[in-house]
Amino acid sequence: MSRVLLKNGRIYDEAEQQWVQRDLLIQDGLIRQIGTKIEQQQVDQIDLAGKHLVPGFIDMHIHLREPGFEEKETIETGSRAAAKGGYTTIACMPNTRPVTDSKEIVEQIVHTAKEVGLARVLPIGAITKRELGRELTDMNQLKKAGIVAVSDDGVGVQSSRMMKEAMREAHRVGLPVVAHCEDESILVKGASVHDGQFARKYDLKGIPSEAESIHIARDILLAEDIGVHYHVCHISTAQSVRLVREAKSRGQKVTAEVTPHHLLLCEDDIPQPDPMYKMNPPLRSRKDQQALIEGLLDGTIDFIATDHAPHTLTEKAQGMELAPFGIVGLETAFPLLYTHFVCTGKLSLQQLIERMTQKPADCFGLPWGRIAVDMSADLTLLDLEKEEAIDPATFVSKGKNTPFSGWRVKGWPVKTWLAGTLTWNQ
Ligand SMILES: NC(=O)N[C@@H](CC(=O)O)C(=O)O
Ligand SMILES: [Zn+2]
Ligand SMILES: [Zn+2]
Repeated sequence: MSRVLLKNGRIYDEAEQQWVQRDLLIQDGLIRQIGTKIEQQQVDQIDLAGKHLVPGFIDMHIHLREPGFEEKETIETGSRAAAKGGYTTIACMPNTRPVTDSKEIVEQIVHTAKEVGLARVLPIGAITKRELGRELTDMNQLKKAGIVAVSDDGVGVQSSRMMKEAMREAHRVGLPVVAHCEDESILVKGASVHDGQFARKYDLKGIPSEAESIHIARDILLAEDIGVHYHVCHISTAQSVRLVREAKSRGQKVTAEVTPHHLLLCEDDIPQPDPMYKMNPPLRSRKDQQALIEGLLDGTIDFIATDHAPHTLTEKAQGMELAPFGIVGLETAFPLLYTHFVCTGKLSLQQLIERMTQKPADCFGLPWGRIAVDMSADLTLLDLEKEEAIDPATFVSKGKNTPFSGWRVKGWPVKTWLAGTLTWNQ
């Protein structure tokens, strides 16, 4: 019987709606007792005085790149990056090679992730075979193998008929449809940034807002009668927020996530054409950024997901048009958001934590994301006073592609427990 006693941590008390000092006893991977003073003989004790103990973070949108792109990331390096960033649960997208469209690949991911043991890895299966948009995957079989949702992330499902069939099938087998929303018929080849001020200034080809919002509007209409849980990936425009808000107000089961970078940055913040600022969807206008923040505050946007998208520096050095889209996020999400949203008074600490823990858990029906007796001891310890500059050289992820290099931020995770076992200890 393994037992650990965590002493004097600051824990959020739901009933009192405030942070209180508590002891917490972990036994066999579960939270067994929470109290003002727990006395136990012969247990390992850790003193957490002055630090905040929160539920392990949950990221429903990341890329682990294994199998197929191990030079960018592996299940092991991605899981370690998650643990370092305070995450205990991560859902990985299926744009691997081969694509996660068969039960063999799902089983392989689940198996490797368990062996690594640094994070709970929830695979997301493809909507269509090879993400080509032509033929549905066997969602029922993929679900049995362990997927928690379907998505063709990396590309949008172009055919409305295919999307409708996918929604029917996903609903039948009980899986959410997690949509990367991008209408290719409105895109120009070689577009790398938002179709706005920055694109015009540097004469770059732009990605219009409607590329995203047209798909969201279409999908909300398609999902209406089917009743499937429809989830919008990395929402980035004011139009998109408006569409999701309207659907929610009618009671439709539509949810949405936003990334830290879309909350923190807009096109005006890009100093010059630099692939470290190239991601899909792109950084939009200041007005879009404001709409995302409002959407996160009023609940239109349910939670925060990093869309951790590691690429090699060689790939990123190819220039604006050729470099791949995507930036890493797992190791910097919390301190960035804490510094720029909590320290500035836009969100309370608990509001931010909820959007990284219980909200994603509730959206996807996951039994984690809360500190309570009998729950799995998935925990993160935060040092809100610890201030450091972001340095990609210190990342444990293989991906060093971030636009936040050099940003001084505070509120770093210092310890992470997955089912009572330390997965990060600083
Ligand atoms: N977000 C990105 O810019 N890139 C993602 C794909 C995706 O999330 O659409 C990737 O796989 O690199
Ligand atoms: Zn995507
Ligand atoms: Zn993604």
